[in-house]
Formats: sequence, C-alpha cells, structure tokens
Amino acid sequence: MLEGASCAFGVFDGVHEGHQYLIAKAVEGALAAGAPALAITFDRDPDELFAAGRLKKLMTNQVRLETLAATGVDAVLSIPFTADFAANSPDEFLELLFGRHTPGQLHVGADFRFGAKAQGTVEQLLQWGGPRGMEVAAHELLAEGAVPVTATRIRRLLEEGRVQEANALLTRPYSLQGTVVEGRGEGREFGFRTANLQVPVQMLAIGPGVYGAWATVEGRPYRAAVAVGVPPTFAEEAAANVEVHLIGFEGDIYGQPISVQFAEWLRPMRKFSSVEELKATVLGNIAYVRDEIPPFSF
Ligand SMILES: Cc1cc2nc3c(=O)[nH]c(=O)nc-3n(C[C@H](O)[C@H](O)[C@H](O)COP(=O)(O)O)c2cc1C
Ligand SMILES: Nc1ncnc2c1ncn2[C@@H]1O[C@H](COP(=O)(O)OP(=O)(O)O)[C@@H](O)[C@H]1O
Repeated sequence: MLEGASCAFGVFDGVHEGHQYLIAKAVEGALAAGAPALAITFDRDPDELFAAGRLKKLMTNQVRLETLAATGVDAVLSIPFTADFAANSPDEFLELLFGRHTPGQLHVGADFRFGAKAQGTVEQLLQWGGPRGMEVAAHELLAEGAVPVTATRIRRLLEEGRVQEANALLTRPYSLQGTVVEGRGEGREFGFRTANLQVPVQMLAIGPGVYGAWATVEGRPYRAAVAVGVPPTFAEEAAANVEVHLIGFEGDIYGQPISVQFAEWLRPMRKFSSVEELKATVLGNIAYVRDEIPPFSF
C-alpha cells in the first residue's frame, strides 16, 4: 500500500487545521496520481519519550488515530515509536521506513524533522527521495491571523483558558476523556453533584478555570458546567481535578467513561469565604450553561 502512495507524515497531535491542510494536500496528490492517500504517524507522541515532564497532549493516541482515519485518507499507518527506532540516523530512518516500499509523494510541513536528535531536515528528505522517485512536498505551515497554526499555539491558548480560539484552530471543540472516580462527597450537600475525572497530567492541556461544556455519558450528550484545577476553597484536601456537573442528568456513573467537549471559559477558580457564596456562584454558572450554551452538534 505504501509503494507509490501519496503520504502525509507527522505526529499530528490535535489533528488541527494545519494538519488537515497538509493531509488535504496528500489527498489531492493521490487523486491526481491515481494512488492511495495515507497518513503516516507514530503510535505515540515522540515527546512521551523525550519530554514527558512537560508534555501536554491535545489528544490521546487512540483519539488521534481515530481522528486521522476520518480525514479522508485511505489508511493511517501507525509506526511503533521506540527508543531504538528513534536512535536511527536520518538516512537509516528513511531506509527503514521507505527503503523497501517507497511512497510516490511525501507531504510534510516545512519545519519537519526526523531521525536521531531530530537531525533530519527537509533538505535531507529531498536528497534521499530524488534518486528513488519519491516526490517530497514541504508545505509552508497554514497560518491564521498571520501566525502558523501549531499544536504549541493551541496548547498555549488552552493553558490560558482561551477555548474558543483553540477550538477554531482545532476545527472542533477541545475534548478530554476520563473515568468517573469518587470525590469527597460534598457536591451532594451543595445541591449540585459533580462527576470527578482523574485526568493524567499529560492530558491536562486546559488551564484551571470554570467552563461551559458538553459531556457525553453512555452515548448521550449533556450540557455541563466544568471546574478544572484544584478547588481553592478546599485546596488542602482536594487534588487537581476535572469536576463535571451534567445538566439534566441523575444517576450513578462511577467507573464510567466520560468525554468532555469544552465550549467557553466562564471565570477563574475562586476561593470562597463561605459555602453559601460557593453554592450561589456555581448554581449561577450552571444556569448560564443551561440557558446560553447551544445544544451539542458535532
Ligand atoms: C461549575 C463549577 C464551578 C466550581 N467553581 C469552584 C470555585 O471557583 N472554587 C472552588 O473552590 N471550587 C469550585 N468548584 C468545586 C466545588 O467546590 C466542588 O465541586 C465541591 O468541592 C464538591 O467536591 P466533591 O465532588 O469532591 O465532593 C466548582 C465546581 C463546579 C461544578
Ligand atoms: N447531574 C450530575 N452530574 C454529575 N454527576 C452526577 C449527576 N447526578 C448524579 N451524579 C453522580 O453523582 C456523583 C457525584 O456525587 P458527589 O456527591 O458530587 O460526589 P463525590 O462523592 O464523587 O464527591 C457522580 O460521580 C455521579 O455518579
């Protein structure tokens, strides 16, 4: 399938507007050549190996592969990314990947790097590809507002709570998945129950704050008021968390998976001086989300 194919190659965390542009170029090239279109990526983010401590992923690897598969390519090729594989020199890297079955076209971003210590450049890709009949297209990064669309830019927006701008670059709501765990059992007394998600720190790209969102539970979407971060009122006993109040839901969902799609930043997390004030504020946020966030439609 790889032989002669038109391929887009990248990590593609977020599968954002820029990634989609690159993949569309590979699909266009495939149509023109009468060849299959492939997205080539790794089974995990290379930074899981090299920068695990500061990694904030926009997607789990599974969601990334599923999203890539829905972009219009004929197939997604997921290459196991191991320390051994990463240690290959740029030429060894290309030889291993494409030596036996050489794509007809390889579409990458102009800043594409590969091989040991990310030493391989587009220039080396051209040198390797030329004699082997592999056309290399290094595309300028798609820009919005004259700034390239990158996963780093989207992570920065999310960290600052700028969800709508991040969503525009992602072309879909930023989303998180988690399993509902037991919390401190106080939501019950406050009059709003909250499903607590334990989200690995590497998956918590979104900054602390209170958000309007949608959440899908048991296949059904709900509007949701979501608190992200350590609740400052209970900072001593509570850990960093994602707490989701599902609007119009009643029932027990401990142990169940939830997917949260973020729509809008509402306010920073606050330290309240009384439970009454906390209750009134959160109930106000819940009313706002119920009345102002449109129904889920993605
Ligand atoms: C929409 C929403 C907003 C919240 N905002 C705050 C806040 O600003 N400050 C705070 O200390 N806790 C905030 N919380 C967290 C509540 O304090 C938390 O849900 C409560 O402590 C219940 O925790 P439990 O589910 O572990 O029992 C918020 C919760 C929700 C659902
Ligand atoms: N509308 C709702 N939104 C979120 N969770 C709900 C809702 N209704 C019932 N639940 C259930 O209640 C649990 C949360 O109850 P709560 O007393 O706030 O928390 P905990 O004991 O987990 O701290 C959730 O995990 C879920 O099983």
